[in-house]
Amino acid sequence: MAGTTICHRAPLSLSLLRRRSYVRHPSLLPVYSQLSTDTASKGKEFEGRVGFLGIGIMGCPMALNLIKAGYDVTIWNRTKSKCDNLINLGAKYEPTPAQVASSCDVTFAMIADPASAAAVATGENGAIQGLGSGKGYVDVSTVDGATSKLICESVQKTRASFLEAPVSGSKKPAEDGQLIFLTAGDVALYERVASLLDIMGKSRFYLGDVGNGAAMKLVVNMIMGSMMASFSEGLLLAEKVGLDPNVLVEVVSQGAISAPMYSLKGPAMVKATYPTAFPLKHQQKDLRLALGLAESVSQPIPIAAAANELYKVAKSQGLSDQDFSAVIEALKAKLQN
Ligand SMILES: NC(=O)C1=CN([C@@H]2O[C@H](COP(=O)(O)OP(=O)(O)OC[C@H]3O[C@@H](n4cnc5c(N)ncnc54)[C@H](OP(=O)(O)O)[C@@H]3O)[C@@H](O)[C@H]2O)C=CC1
Ligand SMILES: O=CCCC(=O)O
Repeated sequence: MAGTTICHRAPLSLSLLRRRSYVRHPSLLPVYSQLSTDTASKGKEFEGRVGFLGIGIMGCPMALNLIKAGYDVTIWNRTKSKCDNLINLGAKYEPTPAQVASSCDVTFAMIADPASAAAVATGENGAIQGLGSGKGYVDVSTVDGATSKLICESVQKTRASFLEAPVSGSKKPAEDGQLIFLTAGDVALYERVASLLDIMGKSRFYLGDVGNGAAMKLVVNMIMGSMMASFSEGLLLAEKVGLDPNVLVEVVSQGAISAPMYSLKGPAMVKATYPTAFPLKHQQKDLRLALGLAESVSQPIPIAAAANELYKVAKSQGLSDQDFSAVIEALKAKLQN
């Protein structure tokens, strides 16, 4: 409904995961809430300094939106030159994650993968060295639950609070402040940073215990990786049997399997161009992590396993830093063999 916050409560018959949210949070925080554009529906305005670690494809526009909204933002990136534009636009800079965390009230991290997210948080000069009571650490990277829990424990040892908040949505939604946050962890921190999430995103889901945000993100990206692999097969098969793949894109866009991703990326894929929004190496990482998640609960995911192999082939072809839609090239290579 326009102008209101829409809160959905899970029926009691839903999964244990959702029921746990109620048990742990007697305030009956909604399992998820979708926000409208009405500022009155948004969380209390955040007060304090904001840190942002990881100024890559996603981190850069996310931090920029916070700067544009008038926040006092301090940034750090391993490759310092990537901070230059944001510094020119008003961001402060600190030379280590520890110094960012020390000088800010809440610090966000948008880092490549589990190993690097853990290193930025807990490694030498890592964020936890600057954290302490009253501070918050919000990891928006896509990692597995085990890594997220490890970071959470390290953060909590400093008496700071932790929220995992991976995002659905790519470069353009990040630029447009239209991301979807999949959060879990400290409920007070979730509420404290709600107004910041609302600047960077269009909706936020609170999913309970740390690990649930990571799991939700991995399931979503598992589906996405398989969809892209299947779409790639369709484009190539259509072309092989003499159909115009551009017409296939149009037909798909009008039917039940329509997805923005196909309309957005299809025309470029037909031209064999893959401007990077979501790097292929990250999609393969997410499939790998989803396979681990599935194994941990003995859930077969054969389609995702097959898709993962395709992304691995694409990586071996040197396509890691191309957009994940370049996975189609792995099928072309197979056809030539
Ligand atoms: N692109 C997308 O569409 C989306 C990506 N994500 C996730 O967001 C995260 C970031 O992705 P994205 O911005 O696309 O990727 P980028 O590759 O552009 O950014 C990765 C960031 O991680 C940093 N980094 C990598 N390794 C290390 C390390 N060892 N130590 C310190 N910093 C390191 C990079 O620093 P440096 O610049 O020095 O290399 C950079 O800031 C990933 O987890 C990804 O899966 C989630 C949703 C969408
Ligand atoms: O992790 C990347 C997700 C990309 C997207 O949701 O479009």
